[in-house]
Amino acid sequence: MNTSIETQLIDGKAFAEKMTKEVAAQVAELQQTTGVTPGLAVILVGNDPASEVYVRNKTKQTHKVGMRSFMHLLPETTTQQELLTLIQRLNNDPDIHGILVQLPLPKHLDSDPIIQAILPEKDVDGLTAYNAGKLTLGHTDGFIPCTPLGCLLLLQQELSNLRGLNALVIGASNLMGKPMAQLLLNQGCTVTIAHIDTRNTEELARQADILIVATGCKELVKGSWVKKGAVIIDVGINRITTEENKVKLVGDVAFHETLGIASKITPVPGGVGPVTISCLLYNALSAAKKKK
Ligand SMILES: Nc1nc(=O)c2c([nH]1)NC[C@@H]1CN(c3ccc(C(=O)N[C@@H](CCC(=O)O)C(=O)O)cc3)C=[N+]21
Repeated sequence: MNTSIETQLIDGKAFAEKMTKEVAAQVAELQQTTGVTPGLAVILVGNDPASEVYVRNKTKQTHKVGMRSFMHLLPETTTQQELLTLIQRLNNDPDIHGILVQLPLPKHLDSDPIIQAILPEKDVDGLTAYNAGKLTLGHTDGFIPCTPLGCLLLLQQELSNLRGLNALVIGASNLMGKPMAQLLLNQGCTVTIAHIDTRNTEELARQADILIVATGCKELVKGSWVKKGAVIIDVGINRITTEENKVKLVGDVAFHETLGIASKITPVPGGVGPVTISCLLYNALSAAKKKK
């Protein structure tokens, strides 16, 4: 029998608004009790239009919760040494509690040494070896990368217990896929990671109770890949031009094909994206609290 089920949308925007309000309240409380205002530095190199949108969004939200935002918009021609020098300066600046280097960096820059130069206690993106190691060891006092943290919080809201569920993470980046898999493992999921060289992704997907997709390939996951009743978290943000010449955002999942098959799915936009920013603010708040 091939009965269709009702697919619920996971409202990331509403979740993010609630979380952002909570962060704002805690920022106010921290200021009152300690006089400390959390400060977040964001570094953007070059002019990728999508990155500019995110960074502008981050600045707006940072101000909205009462934090200070220190924006560093650097030209495409910035050298490795200039970037390292800036990070040293931000590491030593007591007004700055969190540092985020927007990725990807232009090709002539070697991003790993730049990321690793960030002091672990200011690494609100959770990308230094120290914080990545903490996550791997199951420690809960390190910084967790914002997007995977947001995906986990959404999953926990939707499914009270993740223990024993089959989770497939498609995409194995340091920013998303790897920390996501680790978080799900820590929650008791049976975790599989599929990536560019995986031969049977489709078959693996059909066994997944939880499907998390972060590949940068628009609408890669088809309806036929989805197990009935699965929960889908779509991390992709791809800009396409429609037949009517309009720019539209689509995810890494063929959204409409999953309706009637998945039990829940995050839309794009309005799903994971807004929650990522709330998690960044949450991490910046934690960084400022630890300093006190
Ligand atoms: N070091 C680093 N850390 C990051 O966390 C990081 C990064 N680099 N590089 C790029 C990705 C992407 N990212 C997003 C943030 C907000 C939205 C967001 O607000 N999205 C809205 C609308 C987006 C739009 O209109 O373009 C939505 O999905 O509803 C999306 C994506 C953070 N990233």
